[in-house]
Amino acid sequence: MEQLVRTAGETGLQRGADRPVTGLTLDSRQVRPGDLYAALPGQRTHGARFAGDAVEGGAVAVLTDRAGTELLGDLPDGTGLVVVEDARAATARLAAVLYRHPAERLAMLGVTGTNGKTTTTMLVEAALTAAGIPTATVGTLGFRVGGEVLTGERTTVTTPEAPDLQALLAAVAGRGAEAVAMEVSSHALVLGRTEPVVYDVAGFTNLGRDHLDFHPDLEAYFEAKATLFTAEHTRRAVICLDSPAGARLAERCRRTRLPVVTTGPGGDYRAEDVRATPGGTVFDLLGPGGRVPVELSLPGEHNVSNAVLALAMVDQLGASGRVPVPDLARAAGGLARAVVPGRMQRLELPPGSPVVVVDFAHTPQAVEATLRALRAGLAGGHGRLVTAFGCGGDRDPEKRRPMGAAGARYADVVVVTDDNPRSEDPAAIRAEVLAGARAEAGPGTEVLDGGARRDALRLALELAGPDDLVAVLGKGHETGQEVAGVITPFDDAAVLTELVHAVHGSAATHGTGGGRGAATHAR
Ligand SMILES: CC(=O)N[C@H]1[C@@H](OP(=O)(O)OP(=O)(O)OC[C@H]2O[C@@H](n3ccc(=O)[nH]c3=O)[C@H](O)[C@@H]2O)O[C@H](CO)[C@@H](O)[C@@H]1O[C@H](C)C(=O)N[C@@H](C)C(=O)N[C@H](CCC(=O)O)C(=O)O
Ligand SMILES: Nc1ncnc2c1ncn2[C@@H]1O[C@H](COP(=O)(O)OP(=O)(O)OP(=O)(O)O)[C@@H](O)[C@H]1O
Ligand SMILES: N[C@H](CCC[C@H](N)C(=O)O)C(=O)O
Repeated sequence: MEQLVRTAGETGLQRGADRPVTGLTLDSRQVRPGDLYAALPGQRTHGARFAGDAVEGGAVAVLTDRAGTELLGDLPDGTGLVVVEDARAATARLAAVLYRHPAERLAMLGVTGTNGKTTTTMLVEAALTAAGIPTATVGTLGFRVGGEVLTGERTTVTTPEAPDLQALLAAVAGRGAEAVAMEVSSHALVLGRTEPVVYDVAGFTNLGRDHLDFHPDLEAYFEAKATLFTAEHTRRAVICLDSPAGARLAERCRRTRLPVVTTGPGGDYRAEDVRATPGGTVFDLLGPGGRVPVELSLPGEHNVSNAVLALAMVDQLGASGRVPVPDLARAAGGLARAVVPGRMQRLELPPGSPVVVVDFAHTPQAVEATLRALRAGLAGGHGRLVTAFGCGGDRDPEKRRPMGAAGARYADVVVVTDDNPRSEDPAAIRAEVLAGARAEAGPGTEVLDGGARRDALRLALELAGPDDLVAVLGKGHETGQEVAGVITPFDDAAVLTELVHAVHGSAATHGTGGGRGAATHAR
């Protein structure tokens, strides 16, 4: 233990442990024998209150801060104790040492931004894999290596806490991964979950409205994202110019002399000749190395933005010399088969059913981007767009009205329903979304309160004819719904498939439909 603490550069060792430290956790409920328990201050409580439980569960040592020492209680003799100024940062450093700095053995690509992190990460993986570089992904969809989901290593968050992340990186390095494409959430950046990883390439998608329950304001949210684009955290930056925050961030990188390239209109990498196809989109990527034709398995302009960002990140990784990426055209070939579960997922349904799409849009910008793309693809322009969505509880309430408004701007019928209400009153959340939708709705737009999710999905299907399109947003790949602290199974794709059968009267199979644009099924 002494060596671990010393190697991590910590000086607060108060008492050694009489048994070796073999693991690290910050949750007493997940302690395994031999762990060091990091007792951290949180938003609700201080982890030091659970140090006794942790030791009972097998923890051999405790790390905490000064406030924690007041709450620890008596620890049994032989329990190690480290007291530091910033216990969260120290935990991250200890985790990296314990797992022998796995990030240094991997090419690390990190993606941040309000929307598009998962998609961009999956596209980076698809491109690197096509270029012959075994790549793992970390993010909202879990941890994957070689296309396989690593079970037992999943958390519910997008970016895992430092001990889980370091353990995971060690595991994927051990399985032969050479690169990791990962989502870096703003929560993770504020809470130091990815410390002390230095990315080879960091990508920025966009900044929109979200998470202002956690960050004090939009400026603080921007600054949280911006920390990734400093020499301390990345060697190179790739910034998408879609949102105004992109230009601001790129300018800051130039000022601080961080190597940076931009993507999107007017950027160093951009798409030209963009055309929608039945299976997704084709376009030419124009970059410093010339023109590369790209076939993308996903529809929508926003996914073109994600694809350009992903390919620019891969190209920049090649330019860094960290991992050879000899041929960008070969890497781009991977995008034709990329699958992103729960994003623009078109269900395979029998003839006579409306087209039904499941998507994970849960911000105003995402609702807008998705519905705009779907509207453009409506059958011969004469079908109607019916959408059903709500907003999660215990999350930024200020996004509810703008999400409702975005729905009313692009759809003909908006059925407002429950997402994950969590501890909040579902009807009260719906009322806010409805208010936003009704304020925006034009004379031809219907706005309805669909109530509980299953009822609302049924209503949306009942309102749609064979030429119409039903877009169910917000839960994408999720397989459960959290109401009043209880999670019950709920999978939009499965429920919709079952309801189509009931409503439109013919058998439907649940699975892929939209050719290469659709995912196999939601997790
Ligand atoms: C804001 C946030 O990230 N909170 C996370 C954080 O909570 P906290 O620090 O406030 O913890 P707390 O409840 O006060 O407890 C303090 C400490 O005591 C420990 N404890 C607590 C109880 C106990 O019995 N035993 C125990 O050891 C906790 O592990 C914690 O370290 O630590 C908890 C334990 O690890 C997490 O469960 C909790 O994340 C919750 C699940 C969460 O919902 N996080 C979301 C908001 C999140 O991180 N989202 C981002 C963004 C996604 C996106 O981009 O859309 C993500 O990366 O997923
Ligand atoms: N570049 C983009 N611009 C706007 N909206 C986007 C973009 N990319 C994806 N979206 C929308 O956002 C939704 C979520 O996409 P994705 O999962 O890739 O983002 P994310 O940033 O990982 O989200 P989260 O971290 O909250 O899970 C998609 O289903 C789509 O509706
Ligand atoms: N990572 C996002 C996902 C939101 C998904 C949506 N279904 C909801 O529950 O609000 C969050 O935790 O805010």
